[in-house]
Amino acid sequence: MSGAGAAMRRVFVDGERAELDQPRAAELAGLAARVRELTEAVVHTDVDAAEVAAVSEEIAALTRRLAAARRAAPPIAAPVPGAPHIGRQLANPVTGPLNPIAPPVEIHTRPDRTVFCDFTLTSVYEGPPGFVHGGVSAMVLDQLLGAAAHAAGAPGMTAALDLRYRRPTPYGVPLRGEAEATEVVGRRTHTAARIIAPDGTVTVEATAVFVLPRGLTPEALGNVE
Ligand SMILES: CCCCCCCC/C=C\CCCCCCCC(=O)SCCNC(=O)CCNC(=O)[C@H](O)C(C)(C)COP(=O)(O)OP(=O)(O)OC[C@H]1O[C@@H](n2cnc3c(N)ncnc32)[C@H](O)[C@@H]1OP(=O)(O)O
Repeated sequence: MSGAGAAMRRVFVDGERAELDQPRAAELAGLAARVRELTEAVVHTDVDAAEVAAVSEEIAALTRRLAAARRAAPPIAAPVPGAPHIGRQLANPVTGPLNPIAPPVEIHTRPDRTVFCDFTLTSVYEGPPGFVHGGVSAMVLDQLLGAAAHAAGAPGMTAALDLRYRRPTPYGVPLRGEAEATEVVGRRTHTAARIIAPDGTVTVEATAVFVLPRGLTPEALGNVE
C-alpha cells in the first residue's frame, strides 16, 4: 500500500487521530471563524504603527495560550454511523470549519450522486485585482471533484487535474460549484466540475482523475452504498 493509503487507513479505520464530538467541533469552529475575521482585518487595516505593534504582541500572546495544549496532528470528527468519512476532516483547507484558511466551503451531495456547493470567497483570496486567485479556484475544484468521486462510490487521490479558466471569477459574490463523476474504470475515477458566477457565466471548468491508492477499498474511506 502506498504511504498515503496506509496513512488514510490509520486515520479513518484504525482511529489514530483524535475524534471530536459535535459540541467540541462547534466550539473550535467558532474560534476559527474569529480568526478568519482577523485575517480580513489584517489584510485591510490602516491603523498606525504603534497599534500594529501592540496588536501583534497581543496576537502572539493568544497564540501561546492556544499552543498550551497542542495536538500532534489535526483532529477529525467522530464518525457518524452510515455517513461517509469525507466530511470528517475538520481541518481540510477547503471545507474544514476548524481551519481558518478554509473559506469554508460546504459541499452537498444530491440523490443522483452529483455534488454542489454555494460559497463566497472574500478579498483575502484575491489574485488578479478584483478577482479570485486561480490557485484558490483550483483548490476548491479539486476538493469538489474529489467529493464527486467519493459520492459516486469511487473515491481516490487526485492523479490529474486539468483547468480551463474561461472568465475571471469575482470575489465577494455568491458562487456555485458543481461536479460529477463521468466514468469509473477500475481504481480510476474521471470527474468534471465548474464554477458558475451569479449571472450564470461558467468562469472555470475542470476535469480530474482520482485513483484509489493500492490496498484501500472505498469502504475503508467510509463510502455508503
Ligand atoms: C486529501 C485526501 C483526503 C482523503 C480523505 C479520505 C476520505 C474521503 C475520501 C475522498 C475525498 C477526496 C476529496 C479530496 C480532494 C483533494 C484530494 C487531494 O488533494 S489528493 C493529494 C494530491 N494527490 C496526490 O498527492 C497523489 C500522488 N500520487 C499518488 O499517490 C499515486 O500516483 C496514485 C495513488 C495517484 C496512483 O498510484 P498507483 O501506484 O496506485 O498508480 P498505478 O497503479 O500506476 O495506476 C492505477 C490506475 O490509475 C491510472 N493513473 C495513475 N496516475 C494517473 C494520472 N496521473 N492520470 C490518469 N490516470 C492515472 C493508471 O493508468 C491506472 O489505471 P488502470 O488501472 O490501468 O486503468
